[in-house]
Amino acid sequence: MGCIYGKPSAIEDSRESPRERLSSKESSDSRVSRANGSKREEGVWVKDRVDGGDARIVLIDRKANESKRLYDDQVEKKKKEKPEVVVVNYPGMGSVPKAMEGEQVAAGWPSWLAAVAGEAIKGWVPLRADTYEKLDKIGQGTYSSVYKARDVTHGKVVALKRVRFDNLDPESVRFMAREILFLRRLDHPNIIKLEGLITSRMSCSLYLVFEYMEHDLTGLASLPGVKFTEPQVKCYMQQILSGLDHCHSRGILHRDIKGSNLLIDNHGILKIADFGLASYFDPHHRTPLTSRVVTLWYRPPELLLGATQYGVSVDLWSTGCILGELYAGKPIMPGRTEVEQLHKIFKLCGSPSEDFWRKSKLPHSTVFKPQQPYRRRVAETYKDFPAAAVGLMDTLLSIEPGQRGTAASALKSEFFTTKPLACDPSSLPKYPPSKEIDAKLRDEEARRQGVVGGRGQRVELERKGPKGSLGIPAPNSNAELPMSMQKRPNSKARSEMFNPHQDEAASGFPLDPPRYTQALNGVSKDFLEQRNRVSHSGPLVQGAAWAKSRKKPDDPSMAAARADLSTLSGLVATRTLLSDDRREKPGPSQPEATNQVGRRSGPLNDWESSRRQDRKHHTQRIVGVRPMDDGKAYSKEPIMQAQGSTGKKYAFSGPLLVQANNVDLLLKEHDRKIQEDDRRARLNKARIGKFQGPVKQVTSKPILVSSSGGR
Ligand SMILES: Nc1ncnc2c1ncn2[C@@H]1O[C@H](COP(=O)(O)OP(=O)(O)OP(=O)(O)O)[C@@H](O)[C@H]1O
Repeated sequence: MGCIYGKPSAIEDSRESPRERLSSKESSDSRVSRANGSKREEGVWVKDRVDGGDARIVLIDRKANESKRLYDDQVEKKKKEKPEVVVVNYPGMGSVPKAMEGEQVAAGWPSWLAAVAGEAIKGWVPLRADTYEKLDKIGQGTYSSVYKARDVTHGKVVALKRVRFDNLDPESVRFMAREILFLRRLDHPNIIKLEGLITSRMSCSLYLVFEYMEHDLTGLASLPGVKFTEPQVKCYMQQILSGLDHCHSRGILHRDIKGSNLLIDNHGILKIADFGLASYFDPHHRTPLTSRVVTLWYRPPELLLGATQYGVSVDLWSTGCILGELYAGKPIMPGRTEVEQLHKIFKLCGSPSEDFWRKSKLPHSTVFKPQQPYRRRVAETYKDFPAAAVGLMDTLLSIEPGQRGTAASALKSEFFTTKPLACDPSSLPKYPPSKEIDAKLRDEEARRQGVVGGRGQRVELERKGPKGSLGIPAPNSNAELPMSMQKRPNSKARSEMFNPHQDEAASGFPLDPPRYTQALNGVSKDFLEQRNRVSHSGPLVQGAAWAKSRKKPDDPSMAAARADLSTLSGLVATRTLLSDDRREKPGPSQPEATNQVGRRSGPLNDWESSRRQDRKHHTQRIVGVRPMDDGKAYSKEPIMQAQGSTGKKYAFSGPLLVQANNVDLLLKEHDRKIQEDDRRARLNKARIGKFQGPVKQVTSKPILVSSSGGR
């Protein structure tokens, strides 16, 4: 019985590479496999040459480093016999045994899915597109379009998330399937439920069918006049933490907790959604994970400092930010760049202790360690908040990850045991539709009409008082992605692949332009105009209309915008951390500044996310990035160049690494430049206001400059 071994898939979870723990025999087979030009690239799967079936390599005994080749049913049996059995990368994204793959195709699954991600669809049959009637478009993510639809048989309203991927590319399919697997492993009232998948043997697209949720926390909080009471805040927090506790107890980190990923239904039930950035983790065997995850405003300091060994604490930090936001009515640390984000964190939470710097050995420590420590000011800053809330914030926003506790311990904290207690979800008020997308459209409409009372005005109010509305959409954790797509040499082919109209046609759904499509088209056009005209006006003077503008792949101004902050901040970094160890390498060369919600050129937000990188191996090809064992990407090139809108070449860099030794000076200078830019934006705004009426959220004079430093 011969086997073929290969290196781990680029999309596998970022656990230690199984190949490194396999025997030399296996390793040599791996070489054979490559020499044979085998397409099987996962280390955990082996092909049985006798019957053509696949089995996975399972680590039976960590101490003895003993691994065995087992079929899925054998794995289950083994796990029962020996609870300590560790399945490397389990659940793998590899194919199921050939026989099962055939069964899956016979059951109606497309072969491109069954062949590479059989695990994700195991035991399910595909749902048919004609069972659903599409109603409205309700969400637009980087990798998805979400629709409200009705199951015509039962009348049930559902959300259909059409995920974008390249069905001809196994890596892309596997990565997409990862989200499905996470969702299938989770089963909790505060986790979004995946009800099924729509596709067909002939289809090249896939829809995830979810229970329908009327609101998301960002959208809800953006509703004019909405202000949560303490029992309401507790009720939402309790649900977030319960959902997280479930994820963590199943070894899953969410890694993108933010308001727009917290969906709420009309009964007040909150559910954590969007597991596209999720990852498995093993608390006992810390294995390297990417640091380039979590949306900037919610990203913990250790990730900003480049940590690759982390656990539940990253989600707890984000939850602490949400708690603060629910009381403050606005994001508590809306940084525009990674540097600024870290600075905001230090200013609020204090800088890490000497002990922390010494022990943690985080990659960017030497660069970011302030000469003078920052004092912690959480209690002082939020002295108006209820004491128990500040207590919990203080824990969740601990600089040292280990001190953040767990979701379970947070649920037992005084915050939930002191009066007023959390209200019952069913007693929460019923709200009108309030998706982030609704807020965006409302805002856009107000902006277009120059109507007083639009979001721009509300935002102004928020600036004045601490108890304004939340609801400012956070930047995404993958803002540079569109840019990468734009730079792909084969971008035409790609955009054709992702052409929504083609996708629609291929999906089996009728081509009904949903109500929102037109509105969104309008928004998009305006986004482009805005971006070309605007504006570094900062998150608080931007409306929700910016929410997804960063996601437009074909906007050439994005390149300029991103390149610009490098110039602006004077923080053009050179990648210096390309170590050779098997830790995950820093992300691919990336724009210094990314396009982000409500900012001129946005934070250095994630190029990041493993998900995005993994899915976008196309990007890797372009910038010479190779996948790591754990599926993340790194670049051998210290700097990449891209063409800006002016045709000028911009140098982009990876994680923010600066040559300065004095981080205080650096941060000050950075802040000064951002403030200066804000001032200019305001001046422009005032000037334009004289001509165009009183309510304008954006400036119309372009202040983006090229990297030649024309500011
Ligand atoms: N089950 C659901 N019910 C109602 N709306 C939903 C549902 N799932 C997602 N949405 C809406 O669609 C939006 C995008 O969904 P999601 O975040 O899962 O996609 P994504 O492509 O991963 O987005 P992102 O780029 O923000 O990560 C959400 O912000 C939400 O408003």
